[in-house]
Amino acid sequence: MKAAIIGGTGYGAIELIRLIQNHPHLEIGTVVSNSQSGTNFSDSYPHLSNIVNISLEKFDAEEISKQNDIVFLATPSGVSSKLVPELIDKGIKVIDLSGDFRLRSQNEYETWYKHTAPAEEYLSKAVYGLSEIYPEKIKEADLIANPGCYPTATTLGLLPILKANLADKKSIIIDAKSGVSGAGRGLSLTSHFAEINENIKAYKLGAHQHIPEIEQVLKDETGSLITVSFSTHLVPMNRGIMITAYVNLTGNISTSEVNELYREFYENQPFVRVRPIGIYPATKEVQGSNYCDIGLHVDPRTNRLTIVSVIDNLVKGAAGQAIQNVNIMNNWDVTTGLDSIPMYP
Ligand SMILES: NC(=O)C1=CN([C@@H]2O[C@H](COP(=O)(O)OP(=O)(O)OC[C@H]3O[C@@H](n4cnc5c(N)ncnc54)[C@H](OP(=O)(O)O)[C@@H]3O)[C@@H](O)[C@H]2O)C=CC1
Ligand SMILES: CC(=O)N[C@@H](CCC(=O)OP(=O)(O)O)C(=O)O
Repeated sequence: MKAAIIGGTGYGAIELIRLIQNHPHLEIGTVVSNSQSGTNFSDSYPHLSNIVNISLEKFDAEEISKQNDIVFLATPSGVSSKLVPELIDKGIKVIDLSGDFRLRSQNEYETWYKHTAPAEEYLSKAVYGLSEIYPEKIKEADLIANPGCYPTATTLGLLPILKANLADKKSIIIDAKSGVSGAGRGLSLTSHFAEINENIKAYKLGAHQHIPEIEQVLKDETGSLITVSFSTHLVPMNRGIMITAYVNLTGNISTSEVNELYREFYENQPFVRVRPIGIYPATKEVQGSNYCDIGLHVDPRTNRLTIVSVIDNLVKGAAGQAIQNVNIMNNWDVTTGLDSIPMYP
């Protein structure tokens, strides 16, 4: 299958290129760049020299749908919503990496994203692509709203204990940290070297656009309205997300029982690895891979469960999960093209 990528010079697109090059059933078709059309891709990214020898093109929905079988949108929120209708109307399947089609409520989207919401007609076509939880819907989808990086790590970490009805739903706290590539390639004051190096910074407290996304998944999966305290921090590393979630338990359950519950929940999921008791995951242990690693600890003094969940924001948090969804849509083995070992150290 030929895959088109829009937003060609961004970090999400570059990660898609890396993964598609290693995928036995996918081939890079059109790569669209708003800012660099007409140039050779390896001029912008010399690490692709002699590997990806293509020229960057202008957006043309007609040509894209003629020449490709699937489209990945690696464009910012507010941009994807404008491109999706044209593409979907041409009959091509779309995987959108942005937040534009993740929230079902237009009002909620406008409140948190501060852009005009996508048209209801297209919003209602979108399937939320959390691969481990919604494979049946993903199989049938024409438009996938690929999940956000923080919501992927968070919901995979929280769902087993919530679905077992063992958690207090009113007091969940999520402490989240991300490397700087999570903010994309664009230049900004908050991500330049002197601001980020040797520094940790909290940002968007109570205002992060991933809060309603997390709450939407938790409500869909438990039937209860769950509000979370969600605090994001920028940390001085390139890749990686760690969320540490604190959950008050409603019954007496030990670390080993919780561990067993998580292992059973993810028994047939190759990309979620539940760590043995006492061994907690680190971002470097999933770097460059599609894994989400989860560590668990119950403190019997507080009857509180601590969940540590790590992903690579550009892989399981973006391009890797997008490819995982394409595998599901095509009935290919879910690990196809995604079996690379994490880069360590
Ligand atoms: N970085 C991450 O870890 C994650 C990112 N995401 C989401 O994935 C999407 C891509 O992210 P990422 O690659 O990191 O972002 P980048 O900022 O690195 O890249 C986005 C690219 O989109 C293109 N673009 C920017 N503005 C416009 C515009 N007005 N019209 C058309 N194209 C435009 C540009 O490429 P060009 O000029 O070549 O067209 C730009 O390089 C975003 O929606 C992001 O929120 C989701 C999960 C994780
Ligand atoms: C480190 C950093 O800045 N990360 C970004 C994640 C962006 C993202 O994935 O945004 P969408 O949900 O709009 O796709 C943030 O916190 O906003």
